[in-house]
Order: sequence, then C-alpha cells, then structure tokens
Amino acid sequence: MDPRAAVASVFGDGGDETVLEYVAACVDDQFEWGQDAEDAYEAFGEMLVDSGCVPDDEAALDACRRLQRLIKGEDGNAASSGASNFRALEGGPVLLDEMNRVSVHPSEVNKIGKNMIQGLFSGDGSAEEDFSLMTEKDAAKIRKQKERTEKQEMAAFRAHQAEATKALNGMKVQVVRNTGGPAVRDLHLENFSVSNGGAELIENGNCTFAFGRRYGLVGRNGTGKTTLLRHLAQRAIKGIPENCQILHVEQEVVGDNTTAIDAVLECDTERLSLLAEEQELMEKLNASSGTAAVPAADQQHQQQIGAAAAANGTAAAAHGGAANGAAAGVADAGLAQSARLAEVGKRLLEIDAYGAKARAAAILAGLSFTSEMQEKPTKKFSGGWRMRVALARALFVEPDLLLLDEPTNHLDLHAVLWLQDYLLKWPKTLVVVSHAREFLNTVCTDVLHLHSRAITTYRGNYDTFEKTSRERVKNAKAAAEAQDMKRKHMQAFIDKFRYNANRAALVQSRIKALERLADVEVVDVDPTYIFRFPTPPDAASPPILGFTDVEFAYPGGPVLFTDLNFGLDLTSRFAIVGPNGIGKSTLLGLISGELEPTKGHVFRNPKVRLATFSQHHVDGLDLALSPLAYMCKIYPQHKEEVHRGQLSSFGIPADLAAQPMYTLSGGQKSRVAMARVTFTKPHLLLLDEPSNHLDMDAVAALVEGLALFQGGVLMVSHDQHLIESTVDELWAVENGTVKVFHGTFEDYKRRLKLMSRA
Ligand SMILES: Nc1ncnc2c1ncn2[C@@H]1O[C@H](COP(=O)(O)OP(=O)(O)OP(=O)(O)O)[C@@H](O)[C@H]1O
Ligand SMILES: Nc1ncnc2c1ncn2[C@@H]1O[C@H](COP(=O)(O)OP(=O)(O)OP(=O)(O)O)[C@@H](O)[C@H]1O
Repeated sequence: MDPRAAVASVFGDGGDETVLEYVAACVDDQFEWGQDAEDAYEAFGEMLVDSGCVPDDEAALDACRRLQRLIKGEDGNAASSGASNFRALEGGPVLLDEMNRVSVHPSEVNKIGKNMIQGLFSGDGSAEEDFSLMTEKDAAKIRKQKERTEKQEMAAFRAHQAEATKALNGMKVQVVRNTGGPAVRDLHLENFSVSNGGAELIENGNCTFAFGRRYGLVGRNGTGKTTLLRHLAQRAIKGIPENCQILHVEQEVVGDNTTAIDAVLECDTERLSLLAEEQELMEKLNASSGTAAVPAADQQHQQQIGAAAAANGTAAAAHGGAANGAAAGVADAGLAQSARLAEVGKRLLEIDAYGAKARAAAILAGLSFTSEMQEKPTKKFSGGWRMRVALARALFVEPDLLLLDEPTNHLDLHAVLWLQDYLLKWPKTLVVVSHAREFLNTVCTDVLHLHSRAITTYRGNYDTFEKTSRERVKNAKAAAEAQDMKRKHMQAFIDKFRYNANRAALVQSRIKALERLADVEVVDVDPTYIFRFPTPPDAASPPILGFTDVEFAYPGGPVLFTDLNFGLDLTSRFAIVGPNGIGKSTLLGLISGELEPTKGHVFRNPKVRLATFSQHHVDGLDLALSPLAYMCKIYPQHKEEVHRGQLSSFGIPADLAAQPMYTLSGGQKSRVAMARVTFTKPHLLLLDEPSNHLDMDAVAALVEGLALFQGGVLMVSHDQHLIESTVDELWAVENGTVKVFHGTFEDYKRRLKLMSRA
C-alpha cells in the first residue's frame, strides 16, 4: 500500500498533519525505518504520543504494527515493491574530507548519522558540489533525508509549543479569597531539583520565601530562572501548600473584544457572578413591585439595593397579608429574593466590589493606559501592551506569591517608576526576575542568586548582594590559598623528615592532620563574557545620513513627526528617549529605511551599511532551528566555522549553537539575534532596547563591545547604566519632534517624575 494511504488508514484525519507527513515519509524511507514495527515505534512512537495522534505508548506501538501490516502485508513481506520496503542499506566506502563533507558515499549516510547529513547541507553552499559525486537517486535520497529532519525538528517544536500552551492554560488568573483556612505565610522549599530538556539547572536547591518579602531572582542568562518560576507556578516543587495562590505573569492576554479594563476586572469571578446575581434579583423584585429597574452604578448602587430591597419587603409584606394562597407564594418568593439580595449586597461590600473598577483603572493608568485605551478591545493592542494588561491583571489579583519575569522589559520609564512604587507597597510575597539594577535596588528586600546549579539567598538589595557575593568569592579564594599553603607546608615537612626516626611521631601526626584538613568552599567564578561587534572593513565618507523636513504618519494614523531635520555621521552615539508610543522605534525605522517619510527627504549614503536590532528580530527567529543552522540558512554563502565564530562573539558557545532555539533562554535568543544582525559588519548600529533579557555581565560586555565598535550607535533604551556608559547625547522625542536633551539620564528621569506629578 502507498505509505500516505496507509498512514491515513491508520490515523484517519485526526492527527497532527506535520507529524503524519513525517511518519509517511519514514514509512517510505529506506534509511530510517529498520526491519519491523518495533523499529518504527522507536523512530517515531514518542512523537505520535506527544503530538496527540495516539493516546499512549501502547496505542503508538499498535499503530506501528498496523502500518507494518498494511505496507508489508500480514506475513511481513513487502506488499508493494520499491521504496516501501524496510530494508537497511548496503554499505559503501565512506570518504570524508577534513570537514566530513565532500566524499561521503551516499549509501553510507545512514551509518554516518543525521548530524553529519545536516553538515553536508549547511554552511558554505558547497553542498551542491557534493552531489556531483553522487548518483541522482542518492542525492534525492539525501535531500529527502534533510526534509525529513526538518519536519522532525518542526514536529518537536510544535510538540514543545503545545505542551507549553497546555501548561500556561492550566494557570488560572483569578482572584482567590481565603475561605477561612489558615493563611499562607512562609514557604520553605527543601532539597528540590529543577531540570529542563535534560539540562540539570538546580540540584538540591533550598530556599525560603518569607511572607511579605520581595525577592530578586538573579543569575546569568540560561541558568534557569524562568524555568524555576515555571516550576513554582506549576507546583512542580514539593513543599508548596495547596491553598497558596501562585501567579506567574508569562503570557500576554488574549486579543479579543474584551476591553482592557474588563480583561482585568473579569479575573474577579466572584465579583462578576455576584453582580450578575444582584442584577437578576433586582429585576425580579422590581418587576413584582412594579417599580422601574434600578441601573447598576457602583457606589450609589448600594443605597439603591437597600431601597429596592426595602420596597420589595413592604410589597411582599402587603402581599403576604392577602388571604389568597398564590399571592402568599409570590410574597414568600419576594421575601427570599430580598433576603438574598441583602446577602449579595453585603458580600459585594466585603469584597470591595464597587471599588474594584477604580482600582483596576488606577493600575492600568500606572502602566500608561489612558482612559480611552482602557476602554479599547484587547485585540487592538500590540503584544507589548497586551503583556501590560497581563501584568495589570496579576497586580489586581494579588496572589499569595507573585512571580514576575523581567517586567520592566515591556515598560517605558514612566511605567517602570510607577511599578517600582507599587511593588514597594506589595502586601504579600514577590519573586521577580530582573536584570535591571535600579529596579532591583529599589524593589527587593532580598536577592536569590542562581549560580552553579544552586540558590544562595542574600539579605538586602542588589548592590548589597553584589558587594557581599564579591566578598564571599574573595574570602573563599583567600581561604583556598591559605589552605593550599598549609597543605604544601605540611607536605614539605613530611617529605623532609619522612626517614628521620627522631621525628617519626611528628611526621605521623602531620600526615593525620593533612588527611583531616577540610576542603574549603570553592566558589565557581563565571567566565568573562566578550561581545565583539565586527569592525566594518570599508570606510564610508560623509555625508552619511540626513533628514530634511521629514514628516511621518502611519497610513490612517495621526502625524507622529513633523519637521525632522538632523544629520548623522559614523561617530554619532546617542540614545533616543521618550514615553511609550511616542515614536522612538518609528524614528529608528525612518533612519534605517524600513519606513519611508510621508513628506520630506531622507538621504542615506549608499555605501553605508546599517544594522537594526530589536525585539522584533528576537521574535522573528526560526525557533525550530539551532542558532548555527539558522545562521547558515540566512547567510548560506559563508562557512559554518564563520558562523560559529560570529555566534561565539556574542556568547553562544558551540553546544548552545547546536541546540534548537526554542530551548534557549530569553537572553540566549537575544544574542543570536544580535549575532545575526551584525554579521554584515555594519557602519551604523540601530539598537532598540538591546539590553532587554541580557544579564548584567552581558550588558557589561555589550557596553565594552560598543565602546570598541568602530562605527555609529543609535539606541532606544531605558537602561540607565547602558545609556550612561555608551552614548554622548540624549535625544528626547516630544511633541512630534526630536530635540537634544541637555542633561544626564538622571536629569531626564527627574524631569519625567516632575511631569507625572504635575
Ligand atoms: N532540550 C534542552 N537541552 C539542553 N538544554 C536545554 C534544553 N531545554 C532548555 N535547556 C536549557 O535550559 C536553560 C533554561 O533557561 P531559562 O530560560 O530558565 O534561563 P533564565 O535563567 O531564565 O535565562 P534568561 O536570563 O536568559 O532569561 C537554558 O540554558 C537552556 O539552554
Ligand atoms: N505599523 C504600524 N501601523 C500603525 N501604527 C503604528 C505602527 N507601528 C506603531 N504604530 C503606532 O505609532 C505610534 C508610535 O509607535 P512606536 O512603536 O514608534 O513608539 P515607541 O515610542 O517606540 O513605543 P515603545 O516605547 O512602546 O516601543 C504608536 O501609537 C503605535 O501604536
């Protein structure tokens, strides 16, 4: 039977299309599938289960057996001729060049393995030459193998995404009120381990989250901070009480017709259902008393409820006085409804239902949502703004343990300052992952340092942590050196007097002492990062770039800029600052040529190469590929070694370069994007929030890399340290234009604070 028909017959239409395509290709393949159904199960059974094509392993094995029967026939012999056989290939000579590329005999590809086959196709574009050594049929087989590998990678990526979505959907963002049980105070987590995709991230971890304290979780990119937050939120760590509500803000809210304010308010399901019940009761009572329905309106509402209930009580009493049985029934129902209405009203007051809207609006306003924006449907917002709605919901819900992962990445300076103040008054426990020193210093009472697969807790803010941990490393180093000296000294004594009978007793006691000498604490010191921005090999002479009377508006949108007149050269170093949505990224787009002015003219020297880095580039990575495969795909004319070198210039070592990108951490992905955009050796770097996701050592490396870079740098950032250490000038975007801000970033922050108070 034809493999696709066989797959369709076994799985019907229900399964994941990509996975089933892959299965059909495997069935059709002479390389991968061995001799029987068990081999097939080995090859793709797990994938069938993960993708939901079959419910469990047993069903997967059964499906493989059915496939085998359909293709090979009941007796196990091939039911059809040719490609559908399960044959292992005969061997031929394997002639590898120094890069395992050129003379691989295709009939041996199965022995060489998948990675090498990928090597054949990746890199320097010479793969096609290799085909000259092969027959057309063998080349086609290798191509097919490559396609299959890609499909397999895509299927693994999809399965990963499905799992992640399932986990996220399982986390309810909902106000939970204590129903009388003991309140959750401190959390003590002991001897726990955390791993991700086989990578052991924490071993025998211990930490305590004391109620009311605010913990900054810090550590280098990829050490496992996000993974730890996910484990906490999914209660995958022992020791978390059942009644402890944990909320991890990880995903933006869904974009639909719900307004921003309702998206926040709807988390309080008790409030919503009480309000709905109240409305229903009032309508019933009003109908039976003959009065008009009372409109539901926050504060006055309560008095109206009271009035309606009283009116109905009187009406019910009057009705109750009537001798007629039916009327008495109606009166009883009215009384019950009135009583329930009073109960509902009381509970609504208890949970501050009428203040909820004002509270939600204040949170949204703090996160820079204007009143009009609060009433806009969430589908009209960009991802960044929907992320803010998610943050607003979490602050509104106020869980026992709030987990925030780099919250400042989504916010402008104004909103960061507001969030800092808000969190300072946070009444419960907070764990926040951040690489922003100022934010951590302001918000945190304690720092958790994830390092060498262990967590160490430090009392105090980030600066205190840094000082203490530096001292700890220094002391540990001094202790280790002293111990080493002592050891050497003892050993020298032993060696010297080993054969001296007069000193035998002393030597013996030294030997014992040496054995007893305890090991001192060894503190691993992180290797130093280096970010190397390639130097452009060619120079471009002025003029470099100039704006003349530029005006810009997005189609159908308001005019964002008018009369932009400025020039740039290759020594320009400035940061564009301004509130969210004012047009900073748009300005970078106009400079890079990604956007065209609606009026005026932008001159760009055609010899100048520009590179733009933005979150958009990080989001645009092909996550199913490894960084190396991705670079080879984008720049196929260069050799793999060149790409490896470029990736390592941004702190992506060989092992990470080979991992699929969906397994990389946020900071690791940022570096891949940076390696990609700077590969062309640009003269001008346009960087939109380049330090987002990077750990502090990486930001320091970025600062150093930019200092050594032989070209112009224009950045949009709210990272004070980065700005102060890399640029000469601040350009403030205000009132549809850009002006040099004469002052430091600190001055700019002060001005913003004054403006927000005014
Ligand atoms: N399948 C896998 N194989 C190997 N390593 C994996 C796999 N999946 C995830 N990892 C590793 O697990 C780690 C998870 O990182 P995580 O996102 O938790 O780090 P992080 O500390 O939050 O980083 P960042 O500061 O960049 O956000 C990464 O180092 C990643 O490379
Ligand atoms: N492609 C687009 N089409 C229409 N409007 C857009 C588009 N991109 C941005 N805008 C709007 O243009 C305005 C300026 O956006 P821009 O992203 O340049 O601001 P920003 O200052 O960089 O904001 P942020 O600090 O949030 O990144 C915003 O009101 C935004 O909604």
